Amino acid sequence: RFGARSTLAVLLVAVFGVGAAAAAARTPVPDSLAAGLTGPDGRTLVAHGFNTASSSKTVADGLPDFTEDDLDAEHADMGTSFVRYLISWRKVEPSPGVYDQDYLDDVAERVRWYDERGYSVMLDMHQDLWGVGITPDGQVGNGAPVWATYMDGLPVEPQPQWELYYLQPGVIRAFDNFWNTTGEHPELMDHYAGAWRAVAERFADTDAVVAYDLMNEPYGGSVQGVAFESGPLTELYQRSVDAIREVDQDSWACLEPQALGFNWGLPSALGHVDDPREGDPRIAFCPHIYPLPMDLGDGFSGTSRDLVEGTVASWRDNVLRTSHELGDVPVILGEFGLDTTLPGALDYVDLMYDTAGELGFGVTYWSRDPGGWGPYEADGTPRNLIGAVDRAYPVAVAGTARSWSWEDGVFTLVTEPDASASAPTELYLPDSIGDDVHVEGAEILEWDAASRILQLEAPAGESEITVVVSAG
Ligand SMILES: CN(C)c1ccc(C(=O)NC[C@H]2N[C@H](CO)[C@@H](O)[C@@H]2O)cc1
Repeated sequence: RFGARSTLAVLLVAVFGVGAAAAAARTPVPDSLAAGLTGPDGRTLVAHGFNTASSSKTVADGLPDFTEDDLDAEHADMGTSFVRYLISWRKVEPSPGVYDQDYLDDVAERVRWYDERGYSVMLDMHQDLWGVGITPDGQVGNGAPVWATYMDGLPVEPQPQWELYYLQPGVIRAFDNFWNTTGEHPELMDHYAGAWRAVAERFADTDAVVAYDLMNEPYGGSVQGVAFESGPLTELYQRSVDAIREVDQDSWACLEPQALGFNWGLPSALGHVDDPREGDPRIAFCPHIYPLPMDLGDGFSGTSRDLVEGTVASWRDNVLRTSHELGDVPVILGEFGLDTTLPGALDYVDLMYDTAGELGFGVTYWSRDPGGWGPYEADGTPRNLIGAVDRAYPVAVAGTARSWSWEDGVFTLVTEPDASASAPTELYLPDSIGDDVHVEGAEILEWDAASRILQLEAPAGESEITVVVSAG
């Protein structure tokens, strides 16, 4: 059971866990930390939804195996209102400087599905292991187009675990050429920023598209850590934001740290990215978390649970630190997930949603795909995850959303109301709270037990209020 990966896990967390424990008390949540993204009507949007979907990664049309009926089921079962929707550079720019509007039309059709149901969309320029071109079958990597894949003849040998492909010479070289570490391909990062410009130009006037996740789980190839994040990664983000702002002034740009390390509780050295838009910057920080000890085989139980909790504590402090360094920007936990058949799995899911609510982070679970990590079986049968994701949360807040909690059937929201907001605060309340609700700290404008949406009006003249909602 203790393979190389697990041994690494224990070493990392032992070093880290001790470090976290020895460190001063938990990093306090700065008052200035913005929670949630400002939506088109000025309210604060809190992401609650899924990654949709891994099934799109290597298929020819780049579209997820996902229908409107699937979305209706998700909305009815869990009240989600946000999606991290996977798109790919290979489909946006199938040849250098040529942008595929038919693909963007296909994406726009699915954005319409979400829009018609009141969802907000974050488009995720997804990659894993660089792109489909790293292996002849095109089934291992995803993201980058073949024309941008320069492995310079270096090998990519089959690996027993997908993550190990990141250590293959050909994959490292593909990334080194993209980041121009080799000095051979200064053009590729500009092509990437140009692809984002094309996407933003297509969706700039689509209010439902509120954010762009600039690169999924960036990897520096032969350059790692501080040199990568503070160097080429920050540079790529700056070029992409500048390109997006040529055509879209209002969508948020979501920045991810390098996955290697940060996903496991290590810190980030991501540098500041300027936003040239008029008014407040719209830059967010969108990390992932995948505690290595979870792979020890004991899930979230016993020693593994202790180690995972140590990872989450370190991760929490690292997120707050980087959010502050980026300008106290809002945070969306873009990915977390696990095999929900593992011992204690749903306790871990609760821990992550509780942590996110305490800190004012949005969450998109990995992933919407059917099977052992997701909410449904392949035949659509609901899975245990549904009960853990179907929880109360603030859908949109007329003001700032500082923190929230959902515990023992009671929902609590701490918010700084904005009386000038164009629409009221809206909460989602799961069936488990019942059809009648009791509210303290605000007035009920409307309660729709069918849609599970509660609209509230804050008392006038209060700088910060605490709203408590319980069964009526
Ligand atoms: C060695 N490197 C660079 C590495 C290792 C492991 C992951 C990972 O597990 N990622 C977690 C999940 N995220 C992707 C989709 O974004 C999923 O395929 C992974 O399960 C990422 C990078």
